Amino acid sequence: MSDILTVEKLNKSFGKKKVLKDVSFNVQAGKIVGLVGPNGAGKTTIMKAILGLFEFQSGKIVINGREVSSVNHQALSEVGALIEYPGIYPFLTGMQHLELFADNETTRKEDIQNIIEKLNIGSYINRKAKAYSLGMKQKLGIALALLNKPKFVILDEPMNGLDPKATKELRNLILELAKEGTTFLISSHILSELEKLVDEIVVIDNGKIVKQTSMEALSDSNGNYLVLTTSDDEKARKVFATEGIKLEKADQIKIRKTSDNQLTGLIQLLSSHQIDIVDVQHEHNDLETSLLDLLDNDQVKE
Ligand SMILES: Nc1ncnc2c1ncn2[C@@H]1O[C@H](COP(=O)(O)OP(=O)(O)OP(=O)(O)O)[C@@H](O)[C@H]1O
Repeated sequence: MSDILTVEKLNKSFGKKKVLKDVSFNVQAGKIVGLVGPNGAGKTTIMKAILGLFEFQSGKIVINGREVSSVNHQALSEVGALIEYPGIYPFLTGMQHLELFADNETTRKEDIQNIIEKLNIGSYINRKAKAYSLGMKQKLGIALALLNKPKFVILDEPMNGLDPKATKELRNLILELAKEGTTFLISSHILSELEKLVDEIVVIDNGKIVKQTSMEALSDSNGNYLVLTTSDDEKARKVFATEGIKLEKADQIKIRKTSDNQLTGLIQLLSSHQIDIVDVQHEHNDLETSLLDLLDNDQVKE
């Protein structure tokens, strides 16, 4: 599959502070990619650089084969974005915003109606935006980002301020658009939500890319455990210690899963010491746990 975005060795400083350090990653067309990392890691800065919002010291950003910089925005004609706070005019209604942002040649009234329905914003779309709540503004910002049916959409914390129903509606809309071929780069701290959406994640910490991986590979490599209850846990601990089998927790017999036939081996080992396995639970790390493990293991130092 071809890349819709490549970022190569991007370096950005604000004054003396290096904020992005040799950042490289790619986004394949049609994928939903999550950009995650701690506060201040550089996620918004990457997104702003991709959108040509400022100059960077070195590196290369290419969208659909065309280079983007602060003075070269041509490639951005097919990109929709919501970055930080949606730029909304308080004295215009939501509808006026949509009409103003609509790409007249290609966007018909139906597209406006369609996005209003999909995001469920019809009840207040004719009110002035100054009376909108945070979540209402956020939804209008998302509507504006998606309105012109861009091929590539960049969303910075799109679930900010959204209630659970709106979050679900947005998730469904993103999944629907992705199925039709739209590519997404999404940052979010709501990892439980991101997990339901993304095909891949790019992890950034302290201005450096720590990892780019598919969700599948992340959960396979990082997240499967066997939790055993035995007829004699104390004795089982000693057996595992002697055999060099590492337990993940002090208060549980929790073993990282490394292969499909591992359980058979564990049963044989314990039964050779007259210990029965009473119960086996299969535990799976969620994105949050996997990510915290990853950031602990690969911590980027200044
Ligand atoms: N205009 C600016 N001038 C100076 N420093 C900046 C500027 N914009 C961002 N920074 C710094 O760059 C670093 C990365 O900021 P950025 O907003 O990209 O992080 P983030 O990963 O999006 O964080 P969060 O999750 O908190 O939104 C931070 O240390 C921030 O203080």
